[in-house]
Order: sequence, then C-alpha cells, then structure tokens
Amino acid sequence: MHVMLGGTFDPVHNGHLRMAVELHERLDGARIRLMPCHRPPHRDQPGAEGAHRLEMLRDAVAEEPGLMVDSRELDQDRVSYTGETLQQLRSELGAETPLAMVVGTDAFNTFDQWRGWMQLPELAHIIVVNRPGFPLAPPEPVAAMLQERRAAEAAELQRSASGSILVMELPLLEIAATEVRSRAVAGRSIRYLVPDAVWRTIRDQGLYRLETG
Ligand SMILES: Nc1ncnc2c1ncn2[C@@H]1O[C@H](COP(=O)(O)OP(=O)(O)OP(=O)(O)O)[C@@H](O)[C@H]1O
Ligand SMILES: O=C(O)c1ccc[n+]([C@@H]2O[C@H](COP(=O)([O-])O)[C@@H](O)[C@H]2O)c1
Repeated sequence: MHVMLGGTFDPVHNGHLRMAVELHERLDGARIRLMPCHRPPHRDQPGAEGAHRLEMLRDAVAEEPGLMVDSRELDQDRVSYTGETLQQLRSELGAETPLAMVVGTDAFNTFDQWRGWMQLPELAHIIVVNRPGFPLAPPEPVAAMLQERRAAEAAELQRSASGSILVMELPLLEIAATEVRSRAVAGRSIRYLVPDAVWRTIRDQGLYRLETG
C-alpha cells in the first residue's frame, strides 16, 4: 500500500515522525510518503521557505528507511490541493493499487472545508490518527461519510484501492509546529521536540526568528 502524509511541516517535528514510524509498522511495512505542501490552501503562509522545510524533512528521514519525502507539491509554484495531488498519484499507481492519505483528527474535523472533499475517498483511503488534544469531532456531513465508509481494521485497506476510512488510535506525542515556531521566535529551546538535524538548521539559518524581525 502507498501512504501519503501531507502537511505544512513548518517545521517537521517528532510528533509527525513518531506518527509516521508507528504507521509504517502497523501497515505491514508500507513506506510513508511525507509530502510538504507549497502554499497551503487553508492557513497562513509558512514561516520557513519551501526549500528549508524540504531540507529539514530530508534530514529528518535520512536514516529511516520506512519514511520518504515527496517534493512534488513544492515543485509546483501554486496552492497545493490534496485532490490534485491524489489524482496525480492515482494516475501513476494505476486504478488497482491501494493508496491511503493520513490526517490527524484536527485536520479531519475540518475536512468539509477541503476542496472537493467528498470525492477524495474515491481516490484514496483515509487514515485518521488520534492527534493528542484533538478528539475526533467531525461536523455532520463528515461524520456521515465516516459512518458509511468506516473500516474495522487496517487489513481492510489492502483489499481495495480506495474508499475506506480507518480511525487509528496510536501512541503519539503532543507536539505542534506552532509551539516549535513560537519557542524559536522567543529564543527558547526546541531541542528534543525536533530531530537534532532540524534543531541545527533552525539555529544555524536563524529560521522563524526572522519573521518577527
Ligand atoms: N503531534 C502530532 N501527532 C499526530 N499527528 C500530527 C501531530 N502534529 C501534526 N500532525 C498531523 O500531521 C499532519 C501535518 O501537520 P502540520 O504540518 O500542519 O503540523 P502541525 O504541528 O499541526 O502544524 P501547525 O501547528 O503549524 O498547525 C496533519 O494531518 C496533522 O494532523
Ligand atoms: O486540498 C485542500 O483543500 C486542503 C485543505 C486543507 C488541508 N489540506 C492538506 O492537508 C494537509 C495537512 O494540513 P496542515 O494544515 O495540517 O498542514 C496538507 O497536506 C494540506 O495541503 C488540503
């Protein structure tokens, strides 16, 4: 199965990485494709440029064969819509190969604001992970979609190319990029919240401090 984990990754942190490693192990060794977006459709523009976010991601996964980075959204200088990215992946993989996209509960709780959200399950399964601090509470139309498509176990996702929604309870870390950025801005330590290579890049390049001058 192919698994995509999209995000702003501004910056990538240990919460993302632990989640990705857990998924890799629980999905029969599927490689998890971390996909940084160029310009997110739905939020403030990232504090770090795409090239820095990509460099930090590549460093973060460098010695972890279960994870990989896919830079296709960054390579296109426009707003990144997940539907377009999934369509591209689907045409590369063919109609039969299982493909899943991962979202935290925070993202799933506003899923009805995504462009073409009702069509996304036709392109890929959706795996919803219980992000600490964000109970699963989708709005009514998303809850109805979940009820209709809910998978009982991970193995179900291997039996079809797309169409199911799996909610997974994983042991995760309560870390947010917003918190990492505000610590960096304030000159406080971000060590052990992010991999050491990411900590060094933020320190050496002065990332995030610059945005407030
Ligand atoms: N600590 C975490 N545990 C599990 N999932 C997470 C965690 N942090 C982020 N995610 C999920 O990873 C994906 C990408 O997240 P994103 O890059 O926006 O990070 P973030 O920490 O939420 O950033 P920000 O604080 O800037 O919003 C989303 O689906 C999000 O739900
Ligand atoms: O396609 C959309 O309309 C859309 C709306 C909101 C979020 N997304 C994607 O969801 C992923 C997680 O977003 P975020 O805010 O948690 O970084 C990221 O890959 C975004 O591109 C996509």
